[in-house]
Amino acid sequence: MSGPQASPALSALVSAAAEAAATRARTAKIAALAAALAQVPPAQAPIAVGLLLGSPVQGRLGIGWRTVANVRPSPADTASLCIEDVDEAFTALATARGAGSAARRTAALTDLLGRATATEQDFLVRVLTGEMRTGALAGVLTDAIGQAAAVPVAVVRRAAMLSGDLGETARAALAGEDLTRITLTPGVPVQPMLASSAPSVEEAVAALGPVSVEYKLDGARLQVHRVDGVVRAYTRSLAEVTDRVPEIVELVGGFPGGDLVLDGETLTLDADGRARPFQDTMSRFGGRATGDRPLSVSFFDVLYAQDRSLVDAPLSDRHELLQAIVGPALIPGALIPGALIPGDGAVADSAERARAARDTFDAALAAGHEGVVVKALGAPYAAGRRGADWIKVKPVYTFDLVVLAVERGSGRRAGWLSNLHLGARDPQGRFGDAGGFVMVGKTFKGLTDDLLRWQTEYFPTIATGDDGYSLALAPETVVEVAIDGVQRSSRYPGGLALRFARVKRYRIGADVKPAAQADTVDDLLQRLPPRG
Ligand SMILES: Nc1ncnc2c1ncn2[C@@H]1O[C@H](COP(=O)(O)OP(=O)(O)OP(=O)(O)O)[C@@H](O)[C@H]1O
Repeated sequence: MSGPQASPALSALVSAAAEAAATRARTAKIAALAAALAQVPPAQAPIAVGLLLGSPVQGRLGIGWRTVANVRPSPADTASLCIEDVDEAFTALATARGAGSAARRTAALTDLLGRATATEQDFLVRVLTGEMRTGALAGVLTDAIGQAAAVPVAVVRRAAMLSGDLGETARAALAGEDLTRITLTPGVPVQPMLASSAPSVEEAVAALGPVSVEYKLDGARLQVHRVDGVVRAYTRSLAEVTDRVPEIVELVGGFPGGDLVLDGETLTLDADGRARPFQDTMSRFGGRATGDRPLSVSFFDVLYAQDRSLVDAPLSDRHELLQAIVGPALIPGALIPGALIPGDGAVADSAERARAARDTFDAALAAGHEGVVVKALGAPYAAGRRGADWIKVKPVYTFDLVVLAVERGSGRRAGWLSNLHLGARDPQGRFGDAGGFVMVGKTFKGLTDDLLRWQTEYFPTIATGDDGYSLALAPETVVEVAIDGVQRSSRYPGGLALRFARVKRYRIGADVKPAAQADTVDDLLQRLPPRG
């Protein structure tokens, strides 16, 4: 019997992943992964989870397709690798430094792949090159961890969000530790709560009870922690940017009270207080310090204060505390007279609520902001979730799509990689492979010379194929595209096409958005006009 103390065979993990990919039934995916995880000793759970997510614990290994293609040895006939072997090889790849490191990396890679069977090679190559780093499995894996450890999935999800680490959560769950004791700790960044969207502010307000209608500032998300007086700041993807935001560090250092965790948006403002274009804020995060305007910050949430975690407290309580702590650095919109809108049956009727929300929306746009975020005042802070309690409303339709391929430009764009093939997520695999993407359109509109230059340099490094006309890309780059609408079309497999798609920005660097969070075909289908 293969006891759970030995290192599990890589082949078991690979076949569980294949089984999960081959079925469309969520319960079957979960069962396949849970069966494999149940065989993993707790200490090795982070390795197994990292492999299944395509995000090994060693981080990005920086192995390109060309490197892999050059070293691909003939596969082993029988499976012999255990996941600890893979972990050791990945560590060797990640830590090779200095003179001769390229040769040592090649040797480590050749040795690992030479010991793998053909199916294992395919799996490892997808992990190594980042092709699997779509996070497509994260949701089912969370359920699978719950099933393998006999812990309710809500408890696993919460622990994963608050610890920011699914592998470590799996370890604790499989070791029988009490996951409810994992809570927010100042100093450990948490996945930010996200918003769903609605086409109009009236619809957003109608969907919720008492709400706060807040300006949606077009800057960068910033999570700020203060522990024993030391302030650290993190981006949306939890990268630390403390050094880039000294004025915010100073501001937060002066707030009253003890340890704090604040959530907010930072942006650059004109002398007259109008929001600067998003790119100005990003150039600051990119490290160009000279000639920058100072950053301003607006906080819209507090997750820890007065020695306790507030993630389970209703937004109304958090707002009250927030106002007392941050004073004028509060997000505009929230808490200003008229912006807090009571629910049906309370002070205002629904027409009044809608009118008040519309006024705040108009004021937000007039001040140069992106729109509003309408938030349920009774809701807790759902770390890492895109739930119904926060609803963003913007005047145009924008979608975050994944770049599947890029065409070589011609004419004025000769020499550049230009036209983008845009994919929407298709998590159920209704239009192709499970967990994949479906192409919904192409565009080169909105691409500035800077963006063309960037993508011409960058895309070859994530290319997975080249037919001379276009490069196929690992589906990991998210681009925000504005459209006028969606129309029915037989041109693409999803049965829809985008109207007037233009690139707004890439979701990279400090503003990175993982492909697993890109918009889905269903998000786009909702924008189809009614049949008639
Ligand atoms: N008052 C606010 N409350 C919450 N988020 C805000 C607010 N103002 C600006 N934001 C920004 O808007 C984002 C909320 O939208 P969402 O959660 O969908 O993130 P996103 O996927 O980055 O969306 P988008 O591309 O629309 O900014 C937050 O991540 C934050 O950066």
